[in-house]
Amino acid sequence: SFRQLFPDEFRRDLRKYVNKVVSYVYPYVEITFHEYQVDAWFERSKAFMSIERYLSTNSSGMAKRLKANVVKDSESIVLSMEEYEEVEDEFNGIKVWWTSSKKVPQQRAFFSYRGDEENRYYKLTCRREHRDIITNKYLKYVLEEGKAIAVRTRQRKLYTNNKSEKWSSYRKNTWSHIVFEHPSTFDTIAMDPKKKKEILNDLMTFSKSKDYYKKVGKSWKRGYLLHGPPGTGKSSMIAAMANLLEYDIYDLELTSVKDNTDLRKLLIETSSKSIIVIEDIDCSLDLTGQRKEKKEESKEDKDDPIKKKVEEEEDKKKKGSEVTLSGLLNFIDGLWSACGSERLIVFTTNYVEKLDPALIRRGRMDKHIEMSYCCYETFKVLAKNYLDLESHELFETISKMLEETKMTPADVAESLMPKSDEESAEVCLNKLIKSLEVTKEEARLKAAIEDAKIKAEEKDNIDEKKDAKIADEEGVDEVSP
Ligand SMILES: Nc1ncnc2c1ncn2[C@@H]1O[C@H](COP(=O)(O)OP(=O)(O)OP(=O)(O)O)[C@@H](O)[C@H]1O
Ligand SMILES: [Mg+2]
Repeated sequence: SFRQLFPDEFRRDLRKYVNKVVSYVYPYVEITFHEYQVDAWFERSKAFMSIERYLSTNSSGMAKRLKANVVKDSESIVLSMEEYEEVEDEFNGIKVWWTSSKKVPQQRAFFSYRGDEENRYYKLTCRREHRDIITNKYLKYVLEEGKAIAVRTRQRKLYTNNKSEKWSSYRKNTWSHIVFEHPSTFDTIAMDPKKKKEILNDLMTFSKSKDYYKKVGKSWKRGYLLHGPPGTGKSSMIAAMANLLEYDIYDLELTSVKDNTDLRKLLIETSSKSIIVIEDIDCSLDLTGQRKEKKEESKEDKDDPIKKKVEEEEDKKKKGSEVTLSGLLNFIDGLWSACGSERLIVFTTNYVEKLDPALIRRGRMDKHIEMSYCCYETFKVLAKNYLDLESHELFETISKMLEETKMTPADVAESLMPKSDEESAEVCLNKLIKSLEVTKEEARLKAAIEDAKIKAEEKDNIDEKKDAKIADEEGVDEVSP
């Protein structure tokens, strides 16, 4: 055999010699990047993904055969080159070549989590003399660029903890999500421009203050309380915030959280750069602590097992969750809330005065934002958005009417929206005026009825007093001899 023919020493020399010749005639360096690394079971290599994204935007135009990958969970498509395709790239005038190929495993591991997937890899080839600049500078550039592309094309997500029945048996209390695509932005939100600017500044400052929060020893998060009547744009505002900062949204449904432990679990599973939203906080948590009272009724029904069962079920539904105020406070600013960073917590409510002061003190809810009925400034934004109108002779009338009438931006927007192609801006403005008149009249009637009620009550009171007085006098009569 080979070994017998040539002694060891000679073989070593031979290999050296061969290597030398090869490197002489093959003046290239090759670096490979595998999709999966040996020590990471199912996580795709970050470098591989960055390269994939980099190549997909920068050079896939040059490759002749492309492959479309739908990136898991994000529904965006990454075009990458087919296997065994080669593309050329240039960096500071230096040419490099990328090829993509795959290694089909000869022997499948007994425990293969990844199933049948082959191990794909990218191979970077450059000339030997450029080795340093390519490994130090070019690769760094590629990885960073890839990451930046990922951020740019990232699909944001809307999470909810509302469990679907189908999964609830074995996937309890986790988040499920869909792609978040709400069109609301700070341009489309109608409110007092000064207030809007203030909120915008607040958000931008927050998103840039990583170091500041660290310096003052606070975890990097901020609480907002949005309050106001229904239809004034609270939910739209949250969507606009998410769009501005490019955060994910976690829409927390408190009534389907079992207890405080559950709440903490959900919190731990949220990611950074996100908004945690609890809508209608006054409805989802019994803050007055009267929840326990319901239980002691109908003792006679105890014997009837069916009735009892039904009642229990109903009770459960009504009760919903055992999350307590202190549990919620802990969720907002307890020790666990510091896991993850760059987060907004937003509460919405229709009745700010119903909330426990502990819940909304500064530090928990740092900024209170009131969304209110439509004023003239709000109307102007809506007119611009819905009708492309900056001014109109009817604006003055509307301005006056808005001062006297409480109408939500949602209602104003509904009137302004053209219902057919023939409806001109002027028709829409007139529709709004009509609608304002109706609202005003309704408000007047309502007030009149309230007034009448109060008067009737007063009269009743007076009558009662009179009766009492008469009775008293009669009583006196009776007692006195
Ligand atoms: N300030 C606003 N600017 C722009 N559009 C608004 C505004 N307020 C309401 N709208 C419109 O009305 C609709 C309802 O508003 P939204 O859902 O944000 O109200 P909300 O305050 O969250 O109400 P609720 O208290 O009932 O949840 C939105 O789809 C939006 O088109
Ligand atoms: Mg809402």
